[in-house]
Amino acid sequence: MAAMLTLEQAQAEILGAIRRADARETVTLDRASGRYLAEAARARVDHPAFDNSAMDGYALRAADLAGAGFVLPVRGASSCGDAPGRLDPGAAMRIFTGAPLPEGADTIVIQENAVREGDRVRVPETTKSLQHLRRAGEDFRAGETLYEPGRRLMPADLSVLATAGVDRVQVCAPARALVISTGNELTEPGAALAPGRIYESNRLATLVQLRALGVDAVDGGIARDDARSLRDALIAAGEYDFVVTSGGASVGEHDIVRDVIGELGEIRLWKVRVKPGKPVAFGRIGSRAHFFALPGNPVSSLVTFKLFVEPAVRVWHHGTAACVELTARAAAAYRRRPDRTEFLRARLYVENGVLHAEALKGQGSHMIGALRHTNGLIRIEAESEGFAAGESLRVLPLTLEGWGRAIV
Ligand SMILES: Nc1nc2c(c(=O)[nH]1)N[C@H]1C(S)=C(S)[C@@H](COP(=O)(O)OP(=O)(O)OC[C@H]3O[C@@H](n4cnc5c(N)ncnc54)[C@H](O)[C@@H]3O)O[C@H]1N2
Ligand code: MOO
Repeated sequence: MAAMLTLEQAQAEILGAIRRADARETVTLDRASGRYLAEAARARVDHPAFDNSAMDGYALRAADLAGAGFVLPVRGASSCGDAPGRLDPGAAMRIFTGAPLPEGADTIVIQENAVREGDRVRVPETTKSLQHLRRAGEDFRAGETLYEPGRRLMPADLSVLATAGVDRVQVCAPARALVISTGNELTEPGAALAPGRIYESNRLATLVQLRALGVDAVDGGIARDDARSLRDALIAAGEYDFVVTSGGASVGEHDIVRDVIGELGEIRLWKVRVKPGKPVAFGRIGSRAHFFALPGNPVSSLVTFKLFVEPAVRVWHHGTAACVELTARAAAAYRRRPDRTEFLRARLYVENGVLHAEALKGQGSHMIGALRHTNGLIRIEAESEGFAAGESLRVLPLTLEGWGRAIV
């Protein structure tokens, strides 16, 4: 049998095979959150659009002050939305935060530092030019590329785009995915549990993770451990962009997933030197659908989703694979025999400003309980015998929950 692929080899092979979304659609910004840009988004205007004041106070020309004894007549006002024109020579103009700077003015004195004396204003002798000014275009320029294709838009990005005068963007039409679980033992939560059966979790977890990535994911139900049942569940599979199954990926005679996919398409890769998740498989169904068989053990299914499916979904939407990795200090030692590249469920937390990682108890890939406390994964290299307390570790953050003390 061919040597098992390493994690890196498998990730490279999968990402190399992923097609890119071709269908696009134009959406207004209120519909663009979580969508992936299909083309670059450019600013339509400079930001700030014009020189303006950062504070409520007085606009003036600093060079006028010494000769006038730091007292100037107040002429006119500039409020937000005004077009104030020119500052009278030797005068100050009342001005408000965000209002246009009158031509000729080069500084602002905030009103707390100014003493109004009737129709004149006295300002500090320390007043200099260029105080409290927001300059046209200092944030970004009209025509500037704000976001590259593949960028997944988050709420703050929509604020940037709106400010830049952009009202709609071209985004990738979302990938469509079909999610199926296999196993004679699987029972929907809520139904009575017959002897030998278990409640099913992987399909739900896969569906919601895909949806969180912006995929239009469809529940394909539970297939039994026989080829006919799986073929039935996969009847329309070739029309999807992704098909993700769980279970039946290993070597037992109930593990029929690879045989059926071999008939409907192709298995390109099976088994990776990763723990949990060794029996993961990747291929295609028909000419369109990328296929992932995730292992049945719930933790293996979650970890292989993170390592293989999530990067593939991002790349499909023209994005980068972007599995973020951080460095953390080991809270305690962990010993093992060299084996596969391993991902331990871990609690990440910050103590004295340093990120720590604690490997949780119950690392068997059927032990889902430790996920309650898991907010990241510790990565151990294949040849490693584990780590000592205090050692520097590679960690994959999963969520920010539990990282530190809540401050509000
Ligand atoms: N002789 C060998 N046996 C196994 C090997 C091996 O190399 N040689 N690999 C082991 C590893 S590693 C894993 S991981 C599992 C995965 O196998 P399968 O993908 O074939 O998964 P199943 O056998 O169908 O199920 C495994 C386990 O997970 C439970 N399960 C399945 N689906 C679900 C679901 N949707 N929700 C919740 N739990 C599920 C199932 O009841 C089993 O307990 O194989 C090892 N065996
Ligand atoms: O690889 Mo399996 O996922 O160790 O349990």
